[in-house]
Amino acid sequence: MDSNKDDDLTFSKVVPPDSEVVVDVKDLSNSIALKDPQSKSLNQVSPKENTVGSLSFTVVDSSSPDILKASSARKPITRTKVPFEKGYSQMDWLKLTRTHPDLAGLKGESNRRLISMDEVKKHKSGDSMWTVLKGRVYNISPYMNFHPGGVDMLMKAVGRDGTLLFNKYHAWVNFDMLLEKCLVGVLDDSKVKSKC
Ligand code: HEM
Repeated sequence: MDSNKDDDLTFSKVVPPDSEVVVDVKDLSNSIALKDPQSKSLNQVSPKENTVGSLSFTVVDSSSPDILKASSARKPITRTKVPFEKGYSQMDWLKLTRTHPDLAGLKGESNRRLISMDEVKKHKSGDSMWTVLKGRVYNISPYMNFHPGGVDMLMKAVGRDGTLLFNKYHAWVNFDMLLEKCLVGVLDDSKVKSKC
C-alpha cells in the first residue's frame, strides 16, 4: 500500500479558527454559542479567555452580584412543609374522604345550610373546627394531621375566614376537591354585609 503524505491525517494541518466559542455558565444546559470575533457587542460580565489547541473560548460568569441582587429582590414568604406522619399523606387523606361516611360531622343535616359568621366562631375545638374558604364553611378538624403545612398553620384559620391566609400560602391548592367531604354549609354573608 502506497503511503501518500497528503492522505496521512495524523499530522493534518489545523485551519486557524474563524469563530470563537462562548460558554455561558449561567445557562444550565451548557449551550455553546458561536460568536463572531469582530462583534464586541455581547454583554459579558468579567469574561475569561482561554485557548485550547485551535479552539479559543470565552467563559462568561453571569453569577455576578448584580444579577443575584435582581433575582432576590422580592422577599419570599416562608413555607415550611412538615413531614407527614405515617398514614397521613395526601393519598391517605383522599382514601379517607372516599371511605368515611361523615367527615364534616353533619349528622344528617344538609351541607347547603346558610351559616352565619357568629356560628363559625363557635366551632374552634375538638372534632368541630370550622373555617370559611371563599364563602364556604368547612369542618377542617379531620384534615388537621394531614395538612402538609402542619397543624399550627391550619389552626390559624379555625373559627374565622381563612381565605386570605390560604391564598397567601398556596392559592393554587384545590381546597374544593380536598375538602369536599368536609363542607358544612355556605356562609351567610347577608348578615356580614348588613353589619357594615
Ligand atoms: C384550610 C384549608 C387548607 C388546605 C386544604 C391546605 C392544603 C395544603 C396543601 C395541599 C399543601 C401542600 C402544597 C404543596 O405541596 O405545594 C399545603 C401546604 C402548606 N400550607 Fe396549607 N392548606 C390549608 C390552609 C392553610 C392555612 C390557613 C395556612 C396558613 C396559615 C397554610 C399554610 C401552609 C404552608 C405553610 C404550607 C407549606 C408547605 C409547602 O411548602 O407546600 N395552609 N397546604
